Amino acid sequence: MNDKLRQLIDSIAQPDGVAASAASAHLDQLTKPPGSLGKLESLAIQLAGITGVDKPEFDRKTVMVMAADHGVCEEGVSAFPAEVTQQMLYNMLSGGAAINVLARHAGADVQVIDVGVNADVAHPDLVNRKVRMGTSNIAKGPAMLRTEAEQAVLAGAEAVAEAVAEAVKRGTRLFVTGELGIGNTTASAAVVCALTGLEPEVIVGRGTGVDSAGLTRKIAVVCRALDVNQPDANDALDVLTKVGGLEIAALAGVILGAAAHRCPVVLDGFISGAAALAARALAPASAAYMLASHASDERGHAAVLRQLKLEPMLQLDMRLGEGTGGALSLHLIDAACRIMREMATFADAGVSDGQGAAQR
Ligand SMILES: Cc1cc2ncn([C@H]3O[C@H](COP(=O)(O)O)[C@@H](O)[C@H]3O)c2cc1C
Ligand SMILES: O=C(O)c1cccnc1
Repeated sequence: MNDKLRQLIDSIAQPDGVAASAASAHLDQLTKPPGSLGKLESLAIQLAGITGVDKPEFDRKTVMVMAADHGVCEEGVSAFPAEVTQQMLYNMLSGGAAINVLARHAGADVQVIDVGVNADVAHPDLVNRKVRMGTSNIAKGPAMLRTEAEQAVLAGAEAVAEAVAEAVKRGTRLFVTGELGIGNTTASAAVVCALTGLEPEVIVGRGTGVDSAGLTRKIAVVCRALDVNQPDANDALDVLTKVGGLEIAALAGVILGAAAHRCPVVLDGFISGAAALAARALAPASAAYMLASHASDERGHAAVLRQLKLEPMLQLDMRLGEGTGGALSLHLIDAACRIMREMATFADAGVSDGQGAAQR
């Protein structure tokens, strides 16, 4: 493995148990029955453990949108043509995509990074980390070279490192995984099946909305990709190389980079879930830094979350990607942080505490 990638993986530490315990103790002193804020409380405790700060505050939140194209589009696996990736990229850079609206609404920035779009896209706000012009068709052979998969993972991790360095003066960062890439639900399904051994029939979904014939074709394409490439389930880089995508690899890098910097990383939907499985396989310690924002409507997402042992915060029947579910969940994360900082304790407010009240 590439030395830089090895160093990145080795630099991921366990969360801070002391800060998590302090957060838990503080929650029990607030003017409410113990545990009564439910998952908001476990969220606050996890965020304290991740950051090492009892009462964290995320004044910089960034949606990292990784964009790339997929050679497998020539198999007719998407309801939309491949050129929509670049068209949507311009839309996103102009602030008109769903993620721009939801990120603005949540007070987050959107960083758009080209790791493999099949065109020379130039825009002052686009970060160019292009590894190659899209992947090759996974139904016929490997998506990319192993060195390219490593380069894409590192591009994601380095984008996080740069954002963290820039934020030093301005407070703690939190990252949301986002993506853009027509055809990427097919590559993500192949990655999930290769890493988990689950069958394509239970993982492949309709993506942008293919009809029943399209779904049957998509399942056959994923079966062929696994058959032709024989990815090694015990080698996540091999899986990304053979059946993955450049943005999926880069998102695995975003997750590893966030974990290495003790930043929470909020997972969006199915594509982010595939990247998270790859990140966890590369660095098991990264799992503690992941939060699942929502349950996507894409067929395989529930199975991915079960594999990751994560419970989604929201269930809104969304199936868009871009980081949209992740952005919406930021409202809950901010709420959990404010509870920690702003609620009065029993002592502060002169409220009698429960005699032996326990968490139910
Ligand atoms: C207009 C438009 C905007 C999108 N924004 C995200 N996606 C999402 O859909 C694509 C994956 O679905 P599939 O595998 O079926 O192609 C990715 O671009 C993903 O980000 C979009 C798709 C479209 C059409
Ligand atoms: O769950 C997702 O992230 C998703 C689903 C369909 C299409 N694009 C993204």
